[in-house]
Amino acid sequence: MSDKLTGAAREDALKPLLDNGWAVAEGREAITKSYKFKDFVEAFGFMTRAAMTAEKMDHHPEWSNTYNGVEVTLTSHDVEGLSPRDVKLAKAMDGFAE
Ligand SMILES: C[C@H](O)[C@H](O)[C@H]1CNC2=NC(N)=NC(=O)C2=N1
Repeated sequence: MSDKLTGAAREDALKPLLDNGWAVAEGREAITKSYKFKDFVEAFGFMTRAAMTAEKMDHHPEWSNTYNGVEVTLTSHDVEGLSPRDVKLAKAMDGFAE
């Protein structure tokens, strides 16, 4: 069964993320966030922790890093949209960035 988020469930799930710096991507079913850290070591530490969680979840981000910045896009390829896995990974990433 598809776990694609739609309708009110999608709105409810996204609300806390949109209040915390995430945005719905332009023209695609995805969420994005730009993180800024003190320096490259902090940024890469964040990516390392997020990568371990992503691998455990078998749910992987699209991302890029430039010095102290990390640009993240989350989507669920298997449902061609957003799923609770994106929400879970987004919240974990926000926790690692604190
Ligand atoms: C075979 C493997 O489980 C799948 O390809 C996983 C891997 N990581 C994934 N990551 C994301 N973001 N979406 C997926 O649908 C997905 N599928």
